[in-house]
This record gives sequence, C-alpha cells and structure tokens, in this order.
Amino acid sequence: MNFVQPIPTLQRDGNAAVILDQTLLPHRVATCRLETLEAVAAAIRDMQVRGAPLIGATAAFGVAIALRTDAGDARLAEALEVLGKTRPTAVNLHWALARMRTCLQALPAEARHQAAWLEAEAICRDDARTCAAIGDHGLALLHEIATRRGGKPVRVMTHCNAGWVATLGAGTALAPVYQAHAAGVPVHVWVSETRPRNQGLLTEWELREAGVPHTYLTDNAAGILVARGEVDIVITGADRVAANGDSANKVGTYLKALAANDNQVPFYIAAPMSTVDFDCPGGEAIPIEDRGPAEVLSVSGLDATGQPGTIRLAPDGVAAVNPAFDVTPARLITGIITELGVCAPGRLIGWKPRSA
Ligand SMILES: CSC[C@H]1O[C@H](OP(=O)(O)O)[C@H](O)[C@@H]1O
Repeated sequence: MNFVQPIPTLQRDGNAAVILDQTLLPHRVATCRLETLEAVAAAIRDMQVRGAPLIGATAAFGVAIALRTDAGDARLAEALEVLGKTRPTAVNLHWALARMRTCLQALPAEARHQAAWLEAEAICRDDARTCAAIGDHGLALLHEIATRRGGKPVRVMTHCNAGWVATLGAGTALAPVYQAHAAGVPVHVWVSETRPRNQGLLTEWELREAGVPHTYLTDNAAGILVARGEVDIVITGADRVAANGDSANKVGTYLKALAANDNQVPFYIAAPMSTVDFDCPGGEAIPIEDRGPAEVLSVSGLDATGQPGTIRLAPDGVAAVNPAFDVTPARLITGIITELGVCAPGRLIGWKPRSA
C-alpha cells in the first residue's frame, strides 16, 4: 500500500529541516524549522521528534545541516558525536549516523555537504518503503485472525506510538492496522495512554483522523482486557532489538507481553531491520534511557480554557523514577515483523546481513 503521510514528519527546506512538532500534538498541529546542528540535537533530545526510525532520519538531516559551511573531518566527527548523544536507547539513531559516516568519510570535504543531503533523503525514502513492507507482512497476520473470527473485528492492542508520526511512512506497529483498514479487514485498536509522556494520545489522534475504530485506556487497564479475552493480538514497536530477540520498547511493553503470554495471546514486535542491533547479544546490554523525575511528577495538557499547560501532580519532594523503556525477553515474543518478513525472535541471528 502506498501510504501518504497526512503531514510530513520530516522534510528538507533548503539547508534546514522542517519537522512536525510532536510536543504540541494532538492539541496543536504545527511544524518547526531547524537550521543548526544544536537545534536538531535539541529537537531529538526534547522529543519534538520521536520514534526510533524518525529519530535516525532526523539525525541524518542534522549531519547535513552541520556540514553547510565546514565539512572537514573535525566538523563531521563533531556532528556525529553531538547527535549520537541525544537519546541512548533507539539504535536507529546510531544506525543512521553510521550510514552517514560510511557515505561521507571517504569523500573530499567539498563533496560532503551535497552528498549528506542525498544520503539523508535516501534514508527517508528507504524508511517509507520499509514501513510499507512491515505493513504487508503484518496484514497477513491480521487476515488470518479475521478469518478465524468470521468477520468480527480483529482486536489489536498497542502501546506508545509506532504510527506514521514516529516514522517517514505508515509507521511500524500501526502499518498493518492501516493496511487492514484500507483492505476492508475490520480492526479495533486498544490504545494505552503510555504515561508519563502519553504517546498513546498520538496513536489515538492518528487513528481518529484515519477513521480506524479504537478505544483509549489507562496503561493499568491493559491486563484485565487481555485476561477477559478482549484482545486478539498485541503489536508494539521497538527501539532496539538484541541479537537474541530481546526487545526494548516504551516502558510498559513488558507488562503487556507478560499478560499476553499468560493468556495465550500472540505478542508481536514490528520494527525495521535497522532496529536490530546484532552487536548487542541480549536485553541486559541495551542502554535504557532515564528521563528524570519531572515527567512523572507532572502532567501536560489543556486547561479549562483550552490553553496548553503543565500541572504538578505530586507535592514537592516526592522521589520518582523514570526509565523510558523496558525490555521484553524473547521468550515472550511470538514474532518480529520486519520488512523482510515475520521472524521468530530466536532466529533473528540467521537474518544478519553480511555487513552488519
Ligand atoms: C516506531 S518506533 C516507536 C517507538 O518510539 C517510542 O519511543 P519514544 O516515544 O520514546 O521515541 C516507543 O518505544 C515506540 O515503540
């Protein structure tokens, strides 16, 4: 399916990047123009852009922007270092920066700026194609369930946002849902809010705009829905998949996988092969981002007058912990939906490209 993003998540405008600012969604749809290396790094760190594939592509744009007036070795190294430090868990960031390094380091400095833009834009096009292929492979799974359910909606549970706003295409976990909806396969999506940053609201917004039936729930409600038999399949994205299939995704994913496993509900990760870190043997080696207590102790939204704002939830001095991701062990994962097909987590190593 040729999915066209309703609003581009990332675009080139001369020597700048124009991003869809995700910190304002779903209440305000606005773009933001990034003209410097520092602005790109801040946009990734502060999650104006988020979602593993989109973070990678944005970082690639950051390299191109950084090389405008000086494309020497030192400047290239500085750009790669600054961008590489923005967020630790999503390996697509490092994958994209490595691809930029490979493309650029062999070139003379005067050829690098233009080549960087070409490569960054190629990363975007590749991701759109990858999302479409993930959608195709995931659709086959949803089709199978639809047939079993005799035309009743396939009830998909997801977590966080792995839709089009997190990528350059249709998304990862939501790509099969969009494909199914377009093909007339009835689907209903359970959308968990994903505290503390509430990326579930992004998923809710995407699905509402696309006319895909869905229901929003608190993170804690996921277990009872699974136990009551109201979920046919769980599909989430991933930020880093280890060589043994252990998968890091937004915190709360592990609990959904446990509930799914306890109730014989299939649990799938949908992610591009660029999310697989073949250098990382298992989940214990995946760096987990700690975003600090402030996000946990407050909540952002609109006030009674419709103005955006943040309110404090907890009294002063409350101690809080905020790991942004957790790791779902391979034994709880039914399969990993990639652009190459659906793979059992334990067999991923057989899919390792020769160059990786
Ligand atoms: C398409 S990958 C989406 C991925 O991004 C999330 O993380 P974050 O919002 O912190 O960038 C999450 O873990 C999702 O699965």
